[in-house]
Amino acid sequence: MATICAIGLMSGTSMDGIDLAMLRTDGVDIVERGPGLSVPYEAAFRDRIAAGLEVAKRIETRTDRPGDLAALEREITRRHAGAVKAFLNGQARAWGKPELIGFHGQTVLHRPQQALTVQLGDGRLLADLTGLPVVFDMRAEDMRHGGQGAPLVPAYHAALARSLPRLTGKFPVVFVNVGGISNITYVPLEGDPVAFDTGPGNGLIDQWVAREAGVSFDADGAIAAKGVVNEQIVGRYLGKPFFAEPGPKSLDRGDFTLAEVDGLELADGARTLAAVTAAAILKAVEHLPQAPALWIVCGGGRKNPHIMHELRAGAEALGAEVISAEQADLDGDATEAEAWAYLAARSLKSLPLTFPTTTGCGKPVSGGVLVKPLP
Ligand SMILES: Nc1ncnc2c1ncn2[C@@H]1O[C@H](COP(=O)(O)OP(=O)(O)OP(=O)(O)O)[C@@H](O)[C@H]1O
Ligand SMILES: CC(=O)N[C@H]1[C@@H]2OC[C@@H](O2)[C@@H](O)[C@@H]1O[C@H](C)C(=O)O
Repeated sequence: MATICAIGLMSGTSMDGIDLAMLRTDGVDIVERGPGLSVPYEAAFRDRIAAGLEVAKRIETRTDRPGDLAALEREITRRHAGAVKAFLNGQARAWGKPELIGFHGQTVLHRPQQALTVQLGDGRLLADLTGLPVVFDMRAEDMRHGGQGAPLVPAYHAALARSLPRLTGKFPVVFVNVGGISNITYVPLEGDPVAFDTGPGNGLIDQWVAREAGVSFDADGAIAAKGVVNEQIVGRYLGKPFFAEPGPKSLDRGDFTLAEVDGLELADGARTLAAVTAAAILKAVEHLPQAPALWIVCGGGRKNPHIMHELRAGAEALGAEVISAEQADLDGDATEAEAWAYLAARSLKSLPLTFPTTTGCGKPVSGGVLVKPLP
C-alpha cells in the first residue's frame, strides 16, 4: 500500500495545548516517526475552554453549539492552523510537505451511554486555512456502531508494539496514556488489542493545584513531594463502581471530581491524587486477559515521579517491568498526535480505527470525515 506523510493534531482533556506530530505510514505499518511539537494554550484560553465545558452540558445533539461554543470552535481551529504553520516552518521543515492532517479537536462532552461525544474542531475551516486535506470527527462512526467512541489510540499502540524491536519476548505489553484521563491498551502477541479508560490521569491533580495554589500543574511532582498519601481517600476513589466494571469503558472529564480530597492540605491532596492515578491504572489488570509483561508509559503523567514510582512498585509486584516512552525510544509527548496521523491514514483507506475489544463496537469500524481544501 502507498505510504503517506500525515500530521496528527491532538488537544487533549488536560486542555494544556496542542500536540503535533508527523508520521509516514501506509495505514498498517509505521514507516517512520517524524518530529513533534507542543504548543501550549495560555492560562486565559484554558479558562475559556473550561467555561466551554460547562456550556457544553446543554448540548443535546452533537451539532448543537450553544452559547459561545461556535466562536470557541472557530478559535480552536484557527489556533490549530497556526500551530501547523509554525510546525511546517520549524521542526517539520526538513520532512517535506504533508499530504494529510488528522484532527482531533477539543472534547467538550463525552456521554457514551447516550452515544454522544462532541469534539470542537471545524475540519472544513482547518482544510481551508492550511490548504491540506483533513480527516476529523473520528469518534462518531464508532458510536454509531455501538462503541464507546474512545479510546481510539489503541490501533496505533498495537502498530507501535509490532514496530519496537526491544519488545521482543516482552508480551503482553500494555501502553498507558496518562493524560487528563488515563487509558490503557493491552497488546497480545496475536489478536486484537484490548483497551479502556482506567480512571483519572493528571486531570484531578491539575484541578487541585489550580484551585489550591493557582498553578496549572504539579511540575515534576514537587508539590506532592511534600505530602503524604491518605490511603483511606485512595480507597474511597477506588471503591467507585467504575473500577469494578470490565472494559470497554470510557470516561468524561467530569466523571471524577475533587469531592473526596476536599479539606486536605495542598501537598497531601496532590500526593493522594497521584496515588489514585497509579492505583487506578494498576487496578485495570483485573480486567485484562493476562498479566502484562511490560508497561510503556506515555502522556504528561510520566513526568510525575510519584505516579511512576507507584506504577513501578505495583507492576513489579505483579512480575512486570515499567518503562517510560523514552526508554522504548518513543516520544511520550507526541504519541497521541502520532496516533491521530496514523488514524487519518487508516481512515483514508477505510481501515478499521476501532475494534469490539477496544470500544465495544459491534464489528471493526473505520470512521472520520475527509474534507479537502477549496481550490
Ligand atoms: N513536568 C511535569 N510534571 C508533572 N506533570 C506534568 C509535567 N508535564 C506535564 N504534566 C502533566 O501532564 C498533563 C498533560 O498531559 P497530556 O498532554 O498527556 O494530556 P492530554 O493529551 O491533554 O490528555 P488526554 O490524554 O486525557 O487527552 C498536564 O496537564 C500535567 O498535569
Ligand atoms: C472522549 C475523549 O476525548 N476521550 C479521551 C480522554 O483522554 C484520555 C482518554 O479519555 C481517552 O479515552 C481519549 O483520548 C485518547 C487519545 C483516545 O481516544 O485514545
